[in-house]
Amino acid sequence: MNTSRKREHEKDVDELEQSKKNLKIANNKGIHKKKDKSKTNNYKQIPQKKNDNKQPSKKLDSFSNRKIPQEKPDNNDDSFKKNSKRNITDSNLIEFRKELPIWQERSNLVQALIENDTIIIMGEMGSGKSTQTPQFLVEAGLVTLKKGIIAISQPRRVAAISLASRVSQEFGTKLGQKVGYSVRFDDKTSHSTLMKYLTDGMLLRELLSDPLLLKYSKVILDEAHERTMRTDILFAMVKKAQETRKNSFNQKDKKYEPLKIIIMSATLDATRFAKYFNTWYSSIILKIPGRQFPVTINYASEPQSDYLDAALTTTMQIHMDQPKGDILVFLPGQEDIEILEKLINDYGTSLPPDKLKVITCLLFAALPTEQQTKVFNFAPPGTRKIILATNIAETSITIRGVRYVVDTGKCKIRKFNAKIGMESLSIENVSKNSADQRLGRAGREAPGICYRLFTEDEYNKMERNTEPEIKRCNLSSVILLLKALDIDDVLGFDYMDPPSRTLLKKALEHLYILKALNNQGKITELGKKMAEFPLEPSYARVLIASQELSCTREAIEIVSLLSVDSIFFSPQDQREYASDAKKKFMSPFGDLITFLNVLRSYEAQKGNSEWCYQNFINRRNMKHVIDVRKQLIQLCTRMGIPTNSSCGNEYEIVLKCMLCGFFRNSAILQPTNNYRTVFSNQSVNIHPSSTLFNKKLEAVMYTELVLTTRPYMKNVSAIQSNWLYDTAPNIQQ
Ligand SMILES: Nc1ncnc2c1ncn2[C@@H]1O[C@H](COP(=O)(O)OP(=O)(O)OP(=O)(O)O)[C@@H](O)[C@H]1O
Repeated sequence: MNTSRKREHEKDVDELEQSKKNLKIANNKGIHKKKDKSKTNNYKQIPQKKNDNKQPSKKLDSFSNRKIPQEKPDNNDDSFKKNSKRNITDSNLIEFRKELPIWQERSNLVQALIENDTIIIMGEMGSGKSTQTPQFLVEAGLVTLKKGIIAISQPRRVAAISLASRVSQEFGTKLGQKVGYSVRFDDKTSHSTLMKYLTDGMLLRELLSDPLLLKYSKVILDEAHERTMRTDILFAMVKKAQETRKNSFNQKDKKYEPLKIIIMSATLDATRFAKYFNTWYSSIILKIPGRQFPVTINYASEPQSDYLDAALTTTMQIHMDQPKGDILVFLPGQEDIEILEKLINDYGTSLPPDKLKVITCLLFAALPTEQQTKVFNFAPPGTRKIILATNIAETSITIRGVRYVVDTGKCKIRKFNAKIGMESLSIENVSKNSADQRLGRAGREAPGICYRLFTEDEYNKMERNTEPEIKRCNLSSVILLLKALDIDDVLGFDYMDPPSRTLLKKALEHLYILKALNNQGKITELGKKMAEFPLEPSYARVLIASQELSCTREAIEIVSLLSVDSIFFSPQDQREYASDAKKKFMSPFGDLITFLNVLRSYEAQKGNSEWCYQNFINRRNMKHVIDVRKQLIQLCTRMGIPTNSSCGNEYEIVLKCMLCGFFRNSAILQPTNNYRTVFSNQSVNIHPSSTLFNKKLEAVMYTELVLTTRPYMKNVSAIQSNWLYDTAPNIQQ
């Protein structure tokens, strides 16, 4: 690594020096001792069952014999002719497509969709389902501009973008023409787009303006096993659109084109899905074998007490001992990724000259899209790429060149305790399905090796699936969306797995407090406006209120600043220095205004890395804040909210505006000198990381409540109790 880049790293990422000490790389696992193979074999080798290239199986199960009208391929359609004549730039790609297992099944697949309203494709990893299915349907003339295009929903934006790029290449057209994508704040589609990859959130938003999804003739719900909250709602909404289209007529009294649904995954419980989708119509299941190259699994021979230490040791051992091939390391979150990045880069500087250089690439949800997509760039000659990723790299994506996967077996799980309104994000073991998806990333183009940093026994004890989000997360945003879609009975909604009543009640109560719902539970005009924002309802409420209070600029900036974990670094061994540095920015109004002060100084310093380093500011996160701010300014402009401000430095106004969204998150100081939340009357404390820690203030507002040793309020601001009774309700009317 050259010195300027190394310096960049040293300054960008803090906590790292400390963590290096914390990690204390055990000598017997030391990377430089690897030469003596007998000593370094921490893993027992368990060869994976090899793919025996057997022929793809035929349709396996049919769940209904009921005959329904069949769709005919429209071979006269213009786009079919154009498609068959399209200019394929790379003939190798055609050959490649033909070798994918799903290619053998393409006529079965097309036929199954002609005969059925809903089909389920259980395509093993690498079978080609995400890239090929839409192309088969276009090539068969079932998807045309006239009949309706195809939507392929993905739980993650990086997958939507990379799949669209790959398919446009295979299809021989420029990205955004026949094949496009749509993710939050980024749309690459055109009037000629036939295959549209989009996130589940974007497809849900489209339902707001097009409840029958009339633009589409086919909808693929990909990676259905992930069971994100949005995918679960989509299941029901797409099913409802299908039914309505079947039974209704358009203005010219003609039947609507049928909407065909395809559910896809490598690992889902197909019978359960078929039953859910089979309520009104027939469903069929197609099983497609995978085209995975063999992946050898190495389990840890004993449980690892420090997964980060184990990840570092294993990654560097692979680098020292294994032939060429990039390494993909799965970690639970951004913090671990940044720590490991620094450690690996440090080791990289002391590698023997005959070894490949290492370069690190990061992949986590909060990273801007341009940076996320950098992981797909090839490693320059003479280097080995090490990708440090969260579970967002787990499904759907192919990172070319990856031959080794290192799996810590951990992920961050968000849970919402509805009784006390507290959200927690804890590091937990992944499910068996996740672990299997992770190993699959090593065998996409050639045989690979997966190093599991957990024992086989630990694997056997893992849950088969992760609990669906809808059963454990805050439901406010999806309930608001359902209400905006005219679904009033959210308790009786057709959920695949119904959430608990407590979760539902909490979401309804929250939306009522925000005045998004009236006292009959009906959506208000304000609620409809809030639903148009692709943001959590509290944030949407703040941005709407900011127009009235003329503080939109500040509101946007605070919302952007809250979009990252933290804008500060606070290394354990330099806590005192870090907190001294923070004092410069401190505002008596508390954390939110302190964050604003940091942003102002950061911009005055033009994001100077030396300045960030000296002031313990996380430069990467600040760049993200600037990016989100830009997107929110565009969003507000689109929504007709002027983004200038005239509140000057009147921070009381800014905090009153924040209170419109975080009204529920307020606490009052008690005569006993502790705080109690206004809504749940719960005893809470100011988090030690807050600038208001240990302060006794009449009333406070927070944006997060977390439970560690005690319930702590984070991102705390000083407010006045009369604001709660006077100001906030007035603004909400
Ligand atoms: N962006 C890409 N670059 C290069 N090759 C790719 C890319 N995307 C897919 N491929 C190739 O196409 C094959 C099939 O990919 P596809 O995503 O369609 O499979 P899948 O069945 O959906 O797999 P999974 O369930 O694991 O996501 C991959 O194994 C890989 O070899």
